[in-house]
Amino acid sequence: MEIYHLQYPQHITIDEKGPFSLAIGFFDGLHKGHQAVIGEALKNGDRLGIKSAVMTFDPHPSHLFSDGKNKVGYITQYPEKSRLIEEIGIDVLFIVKFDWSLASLSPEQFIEIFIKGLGVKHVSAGFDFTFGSKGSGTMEQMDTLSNGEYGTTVVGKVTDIDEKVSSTLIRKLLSEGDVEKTASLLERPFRTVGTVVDGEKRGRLLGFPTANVQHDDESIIPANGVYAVKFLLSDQSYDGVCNIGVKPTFHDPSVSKPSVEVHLLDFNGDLYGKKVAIDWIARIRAEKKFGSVDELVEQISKDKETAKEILNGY
Ligand SMILES: Cc1cc2nc3c(=O)[nH]c(=O)nc-3n(C[C@H](O)[C@H](O)[C@H](O)COP(=O)(O)O)c2cc1C
Ligand SMILES: Nc1ncnc2c1ncn2[C@@H]1O[C@H](COP(=O)(O)OP(=O)(O)O)[C@@H](O)[C@H]1O
Repeated sequence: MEIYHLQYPQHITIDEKGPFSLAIGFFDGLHKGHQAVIGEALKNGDRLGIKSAVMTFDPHPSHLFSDGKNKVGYITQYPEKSRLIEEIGIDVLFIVKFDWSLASLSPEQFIEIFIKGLGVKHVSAGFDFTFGSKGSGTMEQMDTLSNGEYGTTVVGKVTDIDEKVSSTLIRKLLSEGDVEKTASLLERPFRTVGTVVDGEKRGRLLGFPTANVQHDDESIIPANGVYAVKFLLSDQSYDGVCNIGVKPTFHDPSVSKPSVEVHLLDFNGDLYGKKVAIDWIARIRAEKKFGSVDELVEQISKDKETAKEILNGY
């Protein structure tokens, strides 16, 4: 997959101008709804015998507006996002910088530069996609302003038991620790990527060494609690049990920053500095403060058994 980083007005041209069948949207999470939109771009690309492309924006608009006070956390960050788009079979990815210059373009200017200007011959987007200054451009306008230069496909609401599948719904489910429902909306487990860093060196003393995974601050993680997970290291996948939290047994919960730590069920080795990923499979319980270290150790043994049973079928 070819990747172009575009920024208005400095970088808005590409080596080979289309023709493209384009899916456009922010696509945070690449959930079922996003997959339907991107699927349309693929289908129309095949039908027209042209390359398929995705256009997405960076950062998320909420990082620009209201001085970033209502920033949303990312469900899927680059480069994981590009990897997933490539896996779907898309030929070209445009990552457009979302800054004030871009956000100030009128819908007409946006179309001239980023649709017609790139040689797009078909545009697919969700029914509620908006573009141009203050999000004033709609897909109806996208169609009207084409003047026959490109076709459009609007994908209707994708639902899951009557609820609109959306990035907002997924952020809410993750904040409740519902990784199972999240996986059903993503059609894959929710994934956190990061690096194994030093912890407090207490895990090995308890008999449960835990790899402390540091993730990007702008990515969201599930609610504090204990989870059955798949731990990915290079091309290998290991079963694990993970605690996200502040370890209230040892710390004052109001002053600690949550850590993500995975105990691998069948592993012995050094993981420090390794780039890893965690696939969240099921929530086991909430994190709690134990009266003694022995009680905590007993509970972690039980969590390990629970995780083993859950992961048995995966
Ligand atoms: C499966 C699992 C469950 C855990 N549950 C709790 C918990 O409920 N309360 C708590 O205070 N700490 C909990 N912990 C965190 C341990 O206290 C932690 O692993 C230990 O302090 C080691 O930390 P370190 O890796 O930074 O040395 C849990 C850890 C694991 C692996
Ligand atoms: N089964 C295992 N699960 C997780 N980490 C393990 C395991 N076996 C060995 N390790 C290693 O031990 C480290 C964790 O030990 P721990 O005492 O919890 O130290 P820290 O507090 O630095 O995380 C991991 O980062 C990894 O390098």
